[in-house]
Amino acid sequence: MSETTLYQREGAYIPRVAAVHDLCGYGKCSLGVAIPVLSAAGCDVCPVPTGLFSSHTAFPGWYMHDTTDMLADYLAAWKNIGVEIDAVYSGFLGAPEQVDRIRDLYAMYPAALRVVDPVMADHGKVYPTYTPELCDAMAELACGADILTPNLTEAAIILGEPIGEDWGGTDISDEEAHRLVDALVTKGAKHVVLKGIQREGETCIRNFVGGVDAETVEVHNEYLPYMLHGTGDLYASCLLAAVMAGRSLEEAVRFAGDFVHDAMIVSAQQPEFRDRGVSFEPLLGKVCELL
Ligand SMILES: Nc1ncnc2c1ncn2[C@@H]1O[C@H](COP(=O)(O)OP(=O)(O)O)[C@@H](O)[C@H]1O
Ligand SMILES: Cc1ncc(COP(=O)(O)O)c(C=O)c1O
Repeated sequence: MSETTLYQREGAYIPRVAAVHDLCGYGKCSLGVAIPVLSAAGCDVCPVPTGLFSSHTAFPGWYMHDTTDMLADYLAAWKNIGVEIDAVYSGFLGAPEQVDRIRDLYAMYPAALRVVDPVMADHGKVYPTYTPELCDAMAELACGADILTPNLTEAAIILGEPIGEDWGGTDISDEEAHRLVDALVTKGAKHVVLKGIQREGETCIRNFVGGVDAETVEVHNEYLPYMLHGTGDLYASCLLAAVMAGRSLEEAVRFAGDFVHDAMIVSAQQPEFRDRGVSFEPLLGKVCELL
């Protein structure tokens, strides 16, 4: 696994990443994370906004503007001016038709790396804006990823396994984590990073990374006893930042886990930190050091 390098960075070339995520006005997540993190890794981030939110959906009374209807014209305009893209990185989506637009991007840029963070659920619960049709479309998209980064609930949804009342939690064995990674690879994902395995009584949080022709390895960090919104987006953005800097997938997984851990400590020093989303701005220099 340590040898797997998914992007070869050539000299002074600035890779271009299409970031297909929502934009949140308040509560740091999605594009608010992807743009600064990937830019610090020397990438040109080209946003494809899947929705405009007043805040992330953990706040009450959020306002959302659905961008689905404009995306086909938005991407057609890119085609007309000859935009080149090296990676398509998708996350939070607003409607199943947005999966079709991501497939349009794959067709426009067949050589681009396909990174799918299948944001749709956590801790056995589907996010409030996700319909069953959107979950099905996301599950199909996930199976075509070069890099797929599900949490355990998302892995279960993609595999058609039960969540909800039957949900087993994050305390799963190494064998079960290996089974899930293998099953996702069998379904078509080339590399899988299974996130957030946290066992009762343990002080670490584990991620498992595996893929086609690669043995699955575990990478862990100290577990911090609180949760924040946006850490999944920060994790995937840091992972891709390291990959686009030419690091191996295992190095990228270590970098992302360390960065999110450190950002969670920075976040806890901010007022009302449990609501506002993850804070990482003072740490962006660490991303620049990837180059
Ligand atoms: N409490 C925590 N302590 C340390 N690291 C964490 C913690 N929560 C999340 N992380 C890191 O961030 C990664 C993404 O986790 P999470 O935010 O739960 O993803 P998602 O939002 O997709 O469920 C984890 O796999 C882990 O590496
Ligand atoms: C609008 C929106 N985008 C993205 C996310 C993803 O957040 P996370 O990185 O915690 O999975 C959330 C979760 O609250 C959200 O509400």
